[in-house]
Amino acid sequence: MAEQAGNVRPAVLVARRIFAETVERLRAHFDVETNDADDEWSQEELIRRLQGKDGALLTGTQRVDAPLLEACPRLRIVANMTVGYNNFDVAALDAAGVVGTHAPDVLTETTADFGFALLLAAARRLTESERFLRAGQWRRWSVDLFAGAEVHGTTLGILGMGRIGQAIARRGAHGFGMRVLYHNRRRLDAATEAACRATWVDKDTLLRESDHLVLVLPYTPENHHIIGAAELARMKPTAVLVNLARGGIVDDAALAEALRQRRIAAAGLDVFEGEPHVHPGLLEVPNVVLTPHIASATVPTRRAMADLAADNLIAFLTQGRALTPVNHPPRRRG
Ligand SMILES: O=CC(=O)O
Repeated sequence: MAEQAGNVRPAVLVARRIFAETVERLRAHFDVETNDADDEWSQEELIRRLQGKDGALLTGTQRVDAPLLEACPRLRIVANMTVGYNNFDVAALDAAGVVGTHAPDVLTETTADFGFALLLAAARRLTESERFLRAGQWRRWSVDLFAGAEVHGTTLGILGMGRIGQAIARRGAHGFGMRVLYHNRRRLDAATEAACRATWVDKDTLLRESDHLVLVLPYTPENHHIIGAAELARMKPTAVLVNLARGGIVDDAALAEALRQRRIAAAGLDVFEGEPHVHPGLLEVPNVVLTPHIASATVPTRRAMADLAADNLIAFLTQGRALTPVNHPPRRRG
């Protein structure tokens, strides 16, 4: 192992393929093992690769739980390059004295852009009409050909009003002249509400009054299936649902059925229960736009996310202070 100023250099695992420049930055400080084949390792393989590692750069899909932490006694920091961190058992991190970090802020605006892309695509039947054209079925102009739902001037509902929810609210209010309603456990302060031109309502009102409902809340056990058959039944039959948050927030089977029966008009989904598996019922209905978890996927934003994870590893392992931690373990390892 290489030496730095008489000390052993920390060792870091990068669990999936990321940008070469980010790996180079890590190599300036650490011994780095990468996964250039971009394999999705089993938990056993991940644990094997983490032996002797002080830190790991993760992509939000690797589970970090008590058995892993117990099996990797040298590990001191796990750095997600995603903002979501439902792959971490935070109580287990605290108990093991391991710091977890995530990547907030750097993806907010890009993800909000994509939220609107999905909303517009679902409301205006973009992919459905493109499939029709590509299949050679377009014969003539018709007055109601792929007539969809209006977007400007309608009511935008946001469930989960964190950074991304607020960025979507600003786009809706200022860009599309929408009335913005939101529901969040904690109400925003008055200045933030005014900047977003957003009004807090209870969840039931949000479901009943939204023309377009965007989900941007974190996945937690309490949020599991927060949108299921009962909630879908309360929405307008003309409503559009967008899930940018996490699989498991929506009961995908219930949503497929609601879309099939046209109990809501359309949906735009970037995340799925058990992804990359997609509920077969969703693949069968035309009135849903489906994308493979790419809301933050622009090159500059994915670079910024990987760089923030690397910066967390560098700051923590060289100076003892993580930049964007999700926990503050009472007693730290190492
Ligand atoms: O899903 C993406 C993220 O959490 O950053």
